[in-house]
Amino acid sequence: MDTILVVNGGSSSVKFQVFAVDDNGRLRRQIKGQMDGIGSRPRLRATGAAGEALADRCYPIEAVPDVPTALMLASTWLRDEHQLRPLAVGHRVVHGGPDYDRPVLIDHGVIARLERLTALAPLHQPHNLAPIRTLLAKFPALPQVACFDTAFHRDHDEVADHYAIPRRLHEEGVRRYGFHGLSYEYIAKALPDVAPEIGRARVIVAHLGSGASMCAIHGGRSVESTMGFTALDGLPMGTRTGQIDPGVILYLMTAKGMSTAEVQDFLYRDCGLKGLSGVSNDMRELQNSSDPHAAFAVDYFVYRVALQAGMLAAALQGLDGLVFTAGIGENSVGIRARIAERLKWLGVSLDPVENARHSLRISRGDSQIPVYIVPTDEELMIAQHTLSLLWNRHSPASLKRERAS
Ligand SMILES: Nc1ncnc2c1ncn2[C@@H]1O[C@H](COP(=O)(O)OP(=O)(O)O)[C@@H](O)[C@H]1O
Ligand SMILES: CC(=O)OP(=O)(O)O
Ligand SMILES: [Mg+2]
Repeated sequence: MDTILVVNGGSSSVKFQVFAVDDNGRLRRQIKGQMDGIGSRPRLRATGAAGEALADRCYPIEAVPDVPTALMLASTWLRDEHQLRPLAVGHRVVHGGPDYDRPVLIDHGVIARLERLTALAPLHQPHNLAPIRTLLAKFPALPQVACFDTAFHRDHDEVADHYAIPRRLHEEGVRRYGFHGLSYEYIAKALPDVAPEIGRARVIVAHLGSGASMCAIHGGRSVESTMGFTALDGLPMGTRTGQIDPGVILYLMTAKGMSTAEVQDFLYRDCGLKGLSGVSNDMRELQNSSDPHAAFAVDYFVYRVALQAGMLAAALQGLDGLVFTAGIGENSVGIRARIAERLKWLGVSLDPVENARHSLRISRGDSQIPVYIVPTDEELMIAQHTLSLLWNRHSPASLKRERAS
């Protein structure tokens, strides 16, 4: 059976899927897995084509301290339990920089260009590139495709992508890219089918996970994102600050004598929900904690999501729909309810029963703004891009011949 393996390294999770490819280019999911809770409660789960459990293992926190360990454990599980020989591997690569506005077939030159962006995505880019490098060294003939979080945002109006800095810096790439684009692209494509009433309209999609951002989408295209040059901007995240006055960074360097590396580590790893609560970066742990600082971190998160939703509604010049997705957005009844409550003024009104059921449409029948939960599927988007890029270059038959040789 021909398969495509997809690898998605996030900030607190490693997700992977295996898709079977038939001769007509249709993809069928065979395996869906993830190691999440890295740094809090690591757990490897995988399901098969019919949703049956293939693995469910918990690990002590010190056994999976970081994303590379999670990648290693997930790939060992895949190798030992399923003797995969994929036709191609698709990877999520968080930063595509100014060079890449669409998926690309990987070679050494591509890797070198993407490596230069590591400082702009230190929590992701190294872990996205490490498995690519390993596979390229071991299986040089195996096609690998990089799919970028930044690509979906590339046709923003110019005014949305600038900072108020001299133009020459914009020209060299200091601009607002936006991230989580594979997730938003999946949702933009799915909406006309799953939520036709808002499918082509003005929609805010709230991708609330360990990394969190929101995207203003109109007619299926990204108009604005809460994230910018890096995935630090916008909403507070598990360990990242979100929007912060750059004056704070100057203060850390001048008054506190922090080095560039220390400031980078601080902003990416010690702040956000973790820094505010002193308890955890994981929303589940905060919601289960009786510590008042944990409650404050949750309050802050809700406040900032609602605040920035107002900004995106302004970018869209009005609002027709709201969509929740990703770990928190798909699973937390309480956070969704609290965000919706703060967006009442925009015409949002949740149905508490449908919200508690995690239904597809969770707003009241008479809510001015329909609200949906759409589980994201970045891996399916990556598999589709990988397959279409391959098929543009090779016929299915020639791919099979190459693989057999
Ligand atoms: N039932 C739940 N209630 C609240 N938060 C949840 C729930 N399930 C998952 N989450 C949160 O989702 C986040 C992880 O989301 P995810 O989209 O998988 O992140 P990433 O891809 O950035 O690693 C964590 O903060 C986790 O606590
Ligand atoms: C860009 C980003 O923040 O990704 P993730 O949510 O997977 O950490
Ligand atoms: Mg993610």
